[in-house]
Amino acid sequence: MALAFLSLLLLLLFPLSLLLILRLIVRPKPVKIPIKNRHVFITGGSSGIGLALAQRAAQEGARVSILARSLQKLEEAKQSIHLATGIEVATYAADVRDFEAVKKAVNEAGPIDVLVVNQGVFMPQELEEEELDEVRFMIDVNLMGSFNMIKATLPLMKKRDGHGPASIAFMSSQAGQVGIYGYTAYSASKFGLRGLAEALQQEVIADNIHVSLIFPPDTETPGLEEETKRRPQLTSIIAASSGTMKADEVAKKALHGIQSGSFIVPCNFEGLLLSIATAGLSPQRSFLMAFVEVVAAGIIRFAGLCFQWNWYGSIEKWHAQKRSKYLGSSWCLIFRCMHMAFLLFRSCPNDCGPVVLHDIVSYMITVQE
Ligand SMILES: NC(=O)C1=CN([C@@H]2O[C@H](COP(=O)(O)OP(=O)(O)OC[C@H]3O[C@@H](n4cnc5c(N)ncnc54)[C@H](OP(=O)(O)O)[C@@H]3O)[C@@H](O)[C@H]2O)C=CC1
Ligand SMILES: CCCCCCCCCCCCCCCC(=O)[C@@H](N)CO
Repeated sequence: MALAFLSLLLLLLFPLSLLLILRLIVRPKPVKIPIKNRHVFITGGSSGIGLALAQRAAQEGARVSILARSLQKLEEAKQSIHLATGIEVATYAADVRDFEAVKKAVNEAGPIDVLVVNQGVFMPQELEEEELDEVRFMIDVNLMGSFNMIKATLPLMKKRDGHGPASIAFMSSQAGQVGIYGYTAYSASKFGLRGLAEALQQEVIADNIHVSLIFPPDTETPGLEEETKRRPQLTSIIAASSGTMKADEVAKKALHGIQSGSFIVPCNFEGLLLSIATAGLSPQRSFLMAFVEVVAAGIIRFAGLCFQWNWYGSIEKWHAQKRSKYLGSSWCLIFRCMHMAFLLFRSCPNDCGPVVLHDIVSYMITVQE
């Protein structure tokens, strides 16, 4: 009896002491980022996730500014937010690749409390087929554009009123946590954001600025609609492991993640698993999440390997199907019939006509199948 009690106590002691230690050591310390009456600046705020985020932030009482290239889309976004909430947002037309234009917009907008670096372009294709210009475009907009935004924003952000906690949030993607077929350039740009965010957090923590990285799965937006027109089939098959969300659901998770100061912000259940699996050496403010990461590390790695097993299975199957499609194609059929006829006529030159015909027909049928 005493022994059972003692072992139960030991069994409980281990997780409890781990929780206690984690509570003491997680860094940076937990923080709350208020949104109400603060200036939220969203790049790519004229469409999709950015637009949904702008509307939500406005509804929660923030002063919202949005930036994108097309004036017309900005105007439409402004009107749709006004129609839905009665609130006016400020708009800035600039290309994030143009540092001077971005600096002008940010200085006009005034000190920013919450910067959401959300602009992004995605053109999936196998690297071998993709033009280098497209690769460069994705890296320029998604990664260099993010550097431009931060360089332009930081000086004023540091001088913000009251020095309350500020935030810089990046819209990454689950393809920024794991490499996905067809996304060599896109994944590279989004993985790049992670390095940028981890290093930046250490540099700005002393200014009470807190970094968040948001990792949505496929999300129903005008961008995704365009993307699906040209997406390789395997990209869609693998991306489907995580399902699809609505832009407003992603915006809700994103805003909540920013407000609770989380460094890593997953958006759905698969995303939560993915974040635990790829926790690595990222900062973690929540001791409860840190506890889950420590305890689940082994089993989640196993789950990750199962996903890879499944994905490589799909890739293998896809290539096999491509081969059998070639076997079923008409050119191949003609070639094989000629080959078969040649072999048959060579082996039985005399009175075996009906046999030859029968063989050719059955051969054609099997090839068609
Ligand atoms: N939709 C999805 O499935 C997912 C999207 N994401 C990420 O979420 C973010 C938003 O995606 P989503 O809402 O789908 O995209 P959309 O294509 O719907 O919207 C993109 C926004 O970014 C702006 N933008 C694009 N290029 C530039 C540029 N060079 N300078 C300034 N603004 C620019 C666009 O306006 P304009 O063209 O006028 O410049 C638009 O406002 C992206 O970073 C994307 O990678 C992550 C995971 C999944
Ligand atoms: C260990 C557990 C693992 C859990 C599941 C992992 C599922 C990963 C799926 C990755 C999907 C990537 C979608 C990218 C969407 C995107 O960014 C584009 N639409 C472009 O915008």
